[in-house]
Amino acid sequence: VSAWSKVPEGPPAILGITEAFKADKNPKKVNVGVGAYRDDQGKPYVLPSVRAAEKKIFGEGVDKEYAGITGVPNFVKAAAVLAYGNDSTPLKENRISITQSISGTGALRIGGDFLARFFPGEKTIYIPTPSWANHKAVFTDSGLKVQQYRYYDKTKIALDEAGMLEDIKAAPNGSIILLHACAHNPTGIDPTQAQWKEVSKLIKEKGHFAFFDMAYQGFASGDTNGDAFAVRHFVEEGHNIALCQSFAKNMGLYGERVGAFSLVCGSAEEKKAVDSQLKILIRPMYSNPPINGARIASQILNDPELNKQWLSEVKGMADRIIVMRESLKSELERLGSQKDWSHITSQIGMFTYTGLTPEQVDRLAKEFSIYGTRDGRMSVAGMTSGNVGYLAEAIHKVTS
Ligand SMILES: Cc1[nH+]cc(COP(=O)(O)O)c(CN[C@@H](CCC(=O)O)C(=O)O)c1O
Repeated sequence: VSAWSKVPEGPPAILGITEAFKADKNPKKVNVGVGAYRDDQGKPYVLPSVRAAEKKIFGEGVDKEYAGITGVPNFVKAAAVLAYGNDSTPLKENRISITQSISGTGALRIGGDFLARFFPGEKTIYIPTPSWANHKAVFTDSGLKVQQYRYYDKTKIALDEAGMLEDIKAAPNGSIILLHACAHNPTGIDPTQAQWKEVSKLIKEKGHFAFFDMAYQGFASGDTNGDAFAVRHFVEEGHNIALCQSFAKNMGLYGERVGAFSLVCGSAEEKKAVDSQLKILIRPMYSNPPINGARIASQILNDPELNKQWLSEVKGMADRIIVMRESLKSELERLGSQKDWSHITSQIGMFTYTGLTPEQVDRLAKEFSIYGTRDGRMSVAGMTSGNVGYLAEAIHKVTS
């Protein structure tokens, strides 16, 4: 036997749904599993602004040199402006420490590791119930303790605001609270602006630390400023937040792994110290990040023409998703479903949390070749004008 004879076989990751979908021979099969945008033909979508940015980059005959540890400078600067806004005070006061990351997952991991090393309070992070499937593992591997706060009201298929506030209040003062900035995954249910203000007030009273995951800025409502409301409100209220950004969805740069991690510090001096410690943390992790995707994102964020084009494309993706939500709901009503499907259109972002039971989800796969996660989450991006009628029929059948 080899040294690895004791390695136990672990459970498959959620990406197993795509394998089952690919193996299915049914021509009517539908994949509403993985959270990746598809156009109305069900095809992956490379934004034309990304293609244009690529042409400009390769036209310039760029080099292949290492980026610095914190990545492509023009990218990270522009990523900060996109998130915090042009007139952000901490940005003007040069007290936001930011580094490029290996997409959103990499930003979460850098943040988790940094907090495990330096967070002065309880090294316990509270994540919503439910949350993105990978959050718990990322923070556990960072060395943080992971607890949960109530977020989703199953009976009303809505935000459990009271439960959320109670649990955040019950956490020991100075705990870390993970917040999805917009387009909550998997529920698609976001706090209203008024509810965000309540959460901010409570977190401030408790001396908690707000850790934002913003994986869908612009992709949720089609408006990058609107989607950054929570982040900017917390900063305006004086929270020195941590922020994880992903450009996987809003720029369709999934496999390019483009993201950023930032920390709002108390002063420019604090930022200098944090910058140095982020570099010390990243250097032995992967030394420096990939340059290609960051150069594309930098072109799009910094070139006014490309930026305008990108904003219309990201709005186009958001709008198509909103149309699909409306189609699914009205198809279900047309089929005579007696259930209340209003959550399908009130939810926002990539996913709808349908409220289907795991058994009903299993039936969709077995009887209709429709593949979604067993928690009832469906990627609305996987829906098209061609398959939404079939999807509605199947959902109606398994829920009647
Ligand atoms: C909330 C959230 N945070 C971070 C990420 C990480 O994204 P990235 O920038 O690629 O590292 C994702 C992707 N989640 C969708 C993509 C597939 C995946 O799980 O990964 C998903 O839930 O389907 C999120 O939904």
